[in-house]
Amino acid sequence: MVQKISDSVAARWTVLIAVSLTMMCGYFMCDVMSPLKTLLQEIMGWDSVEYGVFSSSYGWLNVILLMLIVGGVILDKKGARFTGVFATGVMLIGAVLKYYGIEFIDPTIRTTLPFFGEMRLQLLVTSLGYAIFAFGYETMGITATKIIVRWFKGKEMALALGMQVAFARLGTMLAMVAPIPIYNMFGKLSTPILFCTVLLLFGFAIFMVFVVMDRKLDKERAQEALADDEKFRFSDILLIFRNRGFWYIAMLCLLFYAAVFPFLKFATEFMIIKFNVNPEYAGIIPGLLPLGTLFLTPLFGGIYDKKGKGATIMLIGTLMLVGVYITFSITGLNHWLVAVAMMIVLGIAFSLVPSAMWPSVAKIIPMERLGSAYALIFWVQNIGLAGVPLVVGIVLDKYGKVGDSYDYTYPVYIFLALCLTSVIFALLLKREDRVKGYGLEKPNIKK
Ligand SMILES: C[C@H](NC(=O)[C@@H](N)CCCCN)C(=O)O
Repeated sequence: MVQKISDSVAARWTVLIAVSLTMMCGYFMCDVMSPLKTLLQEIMGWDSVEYGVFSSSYGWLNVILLMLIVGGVILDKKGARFTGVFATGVMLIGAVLKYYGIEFIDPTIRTTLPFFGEMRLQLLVTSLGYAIFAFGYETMGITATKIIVRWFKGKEMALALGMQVAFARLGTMLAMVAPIPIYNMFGKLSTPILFCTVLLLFGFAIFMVFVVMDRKLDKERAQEALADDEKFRFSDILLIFRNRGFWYIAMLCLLFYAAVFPFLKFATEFMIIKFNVNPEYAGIIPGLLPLGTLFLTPLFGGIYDKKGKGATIMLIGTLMLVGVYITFSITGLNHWLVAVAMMIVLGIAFSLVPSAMWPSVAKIIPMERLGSAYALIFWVQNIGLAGVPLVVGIVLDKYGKVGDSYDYTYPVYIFLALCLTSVIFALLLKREDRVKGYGLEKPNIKK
């Protein structure tokens, strides 16, 4: 008897690796500028507000123009193969524009824009590139998540989502650790971006492996007349909006991620200023965060698959993050070992919450609305990812300037406030699960 592709362990893990590698390249590009903040200041003259504007351009298309939601609708209407190819192409266009901005535009040229006023042309072009990249990247993110749920539902779903997040963290870790050595080797700020762009091309090629396999799965499902179940209707969005569990998880996502990814954008400089780490190695300590999550996210995902306790796992993760920022806020604690220890705790927290969060969405929202549901959650999350770096940049510039350096006290309070609020939503979600019986505390693997 010929084995069905939907039952083949090798097939679904091949799909997972192909999609995860594509995402990993995206994550590398997403944060490649973070360790370069101080150099951007020294070489191009960007101040903290300009760096904040660049970081917040992440949300120009996704949040303000609602493109991320458009991406989710495209996914549910056109399917994962089309959307994945489209999104990866968009990421590439954005990456090239970002590279062009840093490599070819003179940082002293200024331009005037209707709402923004006067700004550096280089900042504008680079930010536009980043905004376009972010649209492709986030659309690819929801596509990857939906692909994995489609291939793994009822099987090792949380483990698989955890593995995908692990690959993603590998990309973030590369982004923390590699740019400064690449810059030192070539002496140009644009070379790390070029490096990522070439990797993205590789990611585009590897995605084609998924395209071929998914076509086979579609044929098999069409024979079993399952395909029609997965048709999307616009009214589905309203149904998602009415779901309270969905909003709790979306708010938890917004607050928790806003306390982690935007922090990483400033973490290298924070290590230098608060913990007196040598600038040469300062990227290594934040790089420990993704390193830990690399192994722990699949581990916790596996635990969720077999033992359940998804809502509890998310609550523990948010509480640990609170502990980290309380420690960062204590003035006298500035030995580099404290920074290392806190990065490890942050890594555990940042493994716990995503390992339980993403599979839990699939328990609250049915499959045919999942693309739109992930898109809406990512949209809410993007408000924080785009807004918090801008707020932190402004706060640093206005209240944190100490000569040529910065005092990070207020930014740490901002991050602490975000994760304290995330604890409230983790508690609300746990209660809602008890009331509605979503099964967040139950294992994912069906016996
Ligand atoms: C899987 C999840 N992805 C996201 O949350 C995306 N919206 C990307 C955010 C990454 C920003 N650098 C995750 O990474 O845990």
